[in-house]
Amino acid sequence: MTAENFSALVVNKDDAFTVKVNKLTLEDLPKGEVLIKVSYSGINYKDSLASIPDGKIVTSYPFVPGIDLAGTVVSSEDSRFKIDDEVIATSYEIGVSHFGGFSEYARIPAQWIVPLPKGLSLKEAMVIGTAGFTAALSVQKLEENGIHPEKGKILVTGATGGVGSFAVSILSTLGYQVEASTGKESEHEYLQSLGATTIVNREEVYDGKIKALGKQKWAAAVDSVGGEPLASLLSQIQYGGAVACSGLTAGTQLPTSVFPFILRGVSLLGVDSVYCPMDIRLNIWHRLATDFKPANLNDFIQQEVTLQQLPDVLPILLKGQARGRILVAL
Ligand SMILES: CCC(=O)SCCNC(=O)CCNC(=O)[C@H](O)C(C)(C)COP(=O)(O)OP(=O)(O)OC[C@H]1O[C@@H](n2cnc3c(N)ncnc32)[C@H](O)[C@@H]1OP(=O)(O)O
Ligand SMILES: NC(=O)c1ccc[n+]([C@@H]2O[C@H](COP(=O)([O-])OP(=O)(O)OC[C@H]3O[C@@H](n4cnc5c(N)ncnc54)[C@H](O)[C@@H]3O)[C@@H](O)[C@H]2O)c1
Repeated sequence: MTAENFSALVVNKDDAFTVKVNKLTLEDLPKGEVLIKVSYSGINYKDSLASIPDGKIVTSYPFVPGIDLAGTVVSSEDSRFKIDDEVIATSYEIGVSHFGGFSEYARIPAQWIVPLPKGLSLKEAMVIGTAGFTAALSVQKLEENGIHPEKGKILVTGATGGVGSFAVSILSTLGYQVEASTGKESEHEYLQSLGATTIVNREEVYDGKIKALGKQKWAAAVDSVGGEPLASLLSQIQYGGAVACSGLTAGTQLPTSVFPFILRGVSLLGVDSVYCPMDIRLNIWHRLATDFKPANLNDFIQQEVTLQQLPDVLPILLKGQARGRILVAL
């Protein structure tokens, strides 16, 4: 592989929808000040959506998905970055309308790039990826809204997924009692190893009925599932509690009522990693390298795959079969 002729995963929508590894040249890459030799990427739910015809993520074809990448600067027209700097680039338009991380090279605007923080390797940064970043942002939002370990148990939904696994681990590292909700009987040991204090089945959160108000079970929740489970857990949050909402794996509609908000003062906190401002972004990556950093990041790796394996593994997240993170080594 050379910069003149390198491999990338290309999704295309001609007569048929295709997802395959192609050869690209630097001329194929979009505009940007910094050329990066990509070392690692990872798979997020959004990347799996980008690899199906009706995923509503990719804005034009042919396209290279991958919302996350970490690598080494090859050339830079911006004084903030120089050759051989190790960097992370996630979110913004990357993997949506700007060619992303499922590629041996990426050209990225300097204002979207984060210097690799001390305390993380490129590989560790991509084990964390947008999923871990979103979990960290969710926990920080709860802190900012007065949630601390003495308040009581914190629920994490979709606990075995990328966002969920990191939420369990970060909350446990900070001394919270974590109740992990999962539909996967086989993954209880995994969740305990990440620091879950207790594990509940999905039905404990949502049994098919959404009450206006239910028993007050949790001080707060990190939710990446959305839909009816989110509506149901909102009615079971303690007085003055908060819920950080980041995802939609169970659906986009939120059939709740005003009661948790007006009778219990519950706060629903929106979490967006994509356009998260750079000052907050730098601080979150710093925390992920220090007080939020899990003891053993290898525990989160479900699988390490190559570009060639991506067409087969991308659907795993859409089937709800994720356990932690799938790392992509370039
Ligand atoms: C890592 C982060 C994640 O995983 S987030 C999960 C993945 N995201 C999704 O599944 C969202 C995909 N988008 C959609 O389904 C649609 O665009 C939704 C949000 C339903 C809106 O559809 P529709 O009512 O047809 O309007 P539209 O597409 O014309 O957009 C309306 C305005 O909203 C904006 N918008 C759209 N998508 C995003 C986005 N992802 N982030 C921020 N803004 C978004 C559009 O630009 C548009 O605004 P404007 O009119 O251009 O000012
Ligand atoms: N807001 C943001 O900035 C942001 C950032 C990252 C991810 N997300 C969103 O968060 C969600 C999770 O992303 P991820 O990368 O962790 O995905 P993932 O596939 O790794 O994890 C999803 C988890 O949800 C579980 N799940 C699926 N359907 C469910 C249901 N009906 N009820 C309960 N649990 C269910 C799965 O078993 C899995 O554990 C996605 O919707 C993604 O789009 C948002």
